[in-house]
Amino acid sequence: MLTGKINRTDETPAIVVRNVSKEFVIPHEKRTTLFENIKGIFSPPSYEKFTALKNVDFVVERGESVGIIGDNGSGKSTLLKIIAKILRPTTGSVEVNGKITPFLELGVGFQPDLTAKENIEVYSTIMGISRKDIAKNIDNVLDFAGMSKFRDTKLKNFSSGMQVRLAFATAIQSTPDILLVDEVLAVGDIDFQQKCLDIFTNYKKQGITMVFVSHDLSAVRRFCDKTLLLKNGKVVAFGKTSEIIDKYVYGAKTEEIAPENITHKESDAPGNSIASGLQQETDKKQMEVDGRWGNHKIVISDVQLFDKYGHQNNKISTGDSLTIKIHYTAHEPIQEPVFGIIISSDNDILCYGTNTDIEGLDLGTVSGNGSIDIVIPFMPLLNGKFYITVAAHSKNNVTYDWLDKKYYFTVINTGRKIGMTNIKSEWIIV
Ligand SMILES: Nc1ncnc2c1ncn2[C@@H]1O[C@H](COP(=O)(O)OP(=O)(O)OP(=O)(O)O)[C@@H](O)[C@H]1O
Repeated sequence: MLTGKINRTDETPAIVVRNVSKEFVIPHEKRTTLFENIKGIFSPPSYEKFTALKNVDFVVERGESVGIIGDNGSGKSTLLKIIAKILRPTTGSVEVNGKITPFLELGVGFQPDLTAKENIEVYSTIMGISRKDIAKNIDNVLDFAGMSKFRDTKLKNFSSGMQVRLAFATAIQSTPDILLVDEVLAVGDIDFQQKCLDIFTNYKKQGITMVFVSHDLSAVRRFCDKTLLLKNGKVVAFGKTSEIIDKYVYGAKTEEIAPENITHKESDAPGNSIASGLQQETDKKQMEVDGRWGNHKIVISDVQLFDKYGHQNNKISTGDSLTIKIHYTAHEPIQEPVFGIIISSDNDILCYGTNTDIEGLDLGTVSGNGSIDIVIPFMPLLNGKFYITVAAHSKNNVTYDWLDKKYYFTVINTGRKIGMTNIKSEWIIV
């Protein structure tokens, strides 16, 4: 829908955020009834202040695409709203040089009792588009939103995702100067997301300045020259996107991974199907306590996970290495024990299992304390939370210790491939 390259000769930065802090005032109680209001005369209302942003300082140069990433509640949307002038900073200042188009809270202003077509007309009029152009664009907008057949359907009959799609399609009719985008990719199916990404690519080619809040790190990696990492309202880092994503994934404080800290209830566990065939039933019935069983001649005392930097961490990027260190105590000399792991997904799909016997490793006789590492040099899993089962057993399957899905790690997809796992493939042009 957009043509032509924006002519930029001005060297002034597009956005200058200087020392911005934002405090929200949260009342402790809400007075709704007359009685509560009369009572309130004698007890003044109490408030709590919450600092959502603290001394945020950065500059977006013209034509740059800047990502804002961080955990939930870190202040990303608040910062974007302050840049868009929807919210005022408590202290500090924001200077914007250019016409800003915020793709935030898309669809605010849409009327539930108007049809899709009527809403496009109203929204486009507010955006300052001429009647002639609106009439010319309507089919394109509906087509982009994938809603051509709902032209005369009232908005209230659409899902919230459909409404955002319609609003996005309507909003991209005018050429932005500085574009602020908040999580628009979170709505819509893969086709719609792809269309949005194509639009952003087009904007980028035209030199439009973009600030892009997203939890989708692969989209941030693809579009953003620079990225700002927020944590608890403060800037942790600002710089080259790949370095900041690495900082986000690996720089955060290591999560606790001890079994007792895992909020994975036994009732949630989908049973021990993966154990069947690998586990002696009688042994299991006798010994099973809270997802753990075995005769404990060898006890698995701890399991630690290490990232590519050698830091204890259970959060890694896809494609990076993960080392699982199994600490054990053999209470008597045990000949040729076998150590194994099973990795299963959050929804109990068995992803991978191996053990020292399968790998042809003879451990000889073990006794006392020891540890063994399994190194995954290239994590092929793409995204999600994965549980690890760790076991020590004999070659003929007498279980010494079995910890069923007691540990977990999270893989963050920072690339562009989709699905559960990265299947090695190559394209050949024939
Ligand atoms: N109007 C408000 N009044 C009080 N607190 C607010 C208000 N708006 C946001 N907050 C709080 O400020 C903090 C930052 O919120 P914000 O929405 O900016 O975070 P975010 O990083 O965008 O989170 P998410 O990734 O979940 O969208 C949160 O703790 C939120 O509860």
